[in-house]
Amino acid sequence: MIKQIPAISVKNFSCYYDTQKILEEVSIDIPQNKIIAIIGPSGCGKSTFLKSLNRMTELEGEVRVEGRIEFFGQNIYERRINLNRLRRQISIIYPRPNLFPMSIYDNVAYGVKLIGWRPKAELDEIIELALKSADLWEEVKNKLNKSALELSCGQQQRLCIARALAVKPQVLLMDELCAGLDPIASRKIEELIECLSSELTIIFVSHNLQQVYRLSDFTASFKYNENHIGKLQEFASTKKVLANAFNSRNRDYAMRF
Ligand SMILES: Nc1ncnc2c1ncn2[C@@H]1O[C@H](COP(=O)(O)OP(=O)(O)OP(=O)(O)O)[C@@H](O)[C@H]1O
Repeated sequence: MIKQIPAISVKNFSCYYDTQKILEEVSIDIPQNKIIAIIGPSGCGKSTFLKSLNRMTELEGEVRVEGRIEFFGQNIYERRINLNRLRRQISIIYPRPNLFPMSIYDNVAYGVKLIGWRPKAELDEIIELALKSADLWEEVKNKLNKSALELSCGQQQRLCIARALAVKPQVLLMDELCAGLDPIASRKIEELIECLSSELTIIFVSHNLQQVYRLSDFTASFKYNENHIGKLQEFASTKKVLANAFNSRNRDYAMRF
């Protein structure tokens, strides 16, 4: 059997905001087309790790890194990397919908238009496909020109996913999956993620261990040390990581979620 190369390979990666070390020596190979959960106590660096995977951290502060993160073999921290392209290929969805105050159509079209001009019919097709893939088309097809901000919170979150999908990412990063959504809206997002994983690698941060169990193939469990620096504790199949988190030796750890 031919061994697939990982979608993302993290090698001895450390990250600092200013002089403060946030993450230390993280190494993980993230397989293609799988769903990966990131868990750990508050403040252990889960979001920082997620945002390091497409260099979003650099929009939030003075960042220094050590080690490498390779995306299909290329080090994303190389100087010549095209950051716009990287963030299209590895796209991030934030915990709260961050839509533009524009129409539903224009929100999805936004990133596509940045890449280059396309005939209207082609753009329409891309928008429809992205909205279908985000399981939103039926709900919005008759009001594409209405403001995106009129949608419910769950619909807005699926619109953010459609906007990301429109530029054909290979990896989707999701911070605090379903934060603030009711159980029905959350379930819809979970079903959507399951569907998308046949074509994409999906990495999400969650504090909800039942959701992690239901949804993910692998789990990266982070912890922090006595100096409050985040470290990878374990990366393995979700079943194995959650079993470890709940066994008596680690009950104290599991209680911290
Ligand atoms: N932009 C930033 N500038 C400086 N420090 C930051 C910045 N963002 C996060 N940190 C620090 O990095 C550490 C890890 O934060 P991060 O948000 O990654 O943790 P987390 O595990 O995702 O937490 P939570 O589960 O509470 O969301 C914290 O000590 C936080 O204060």
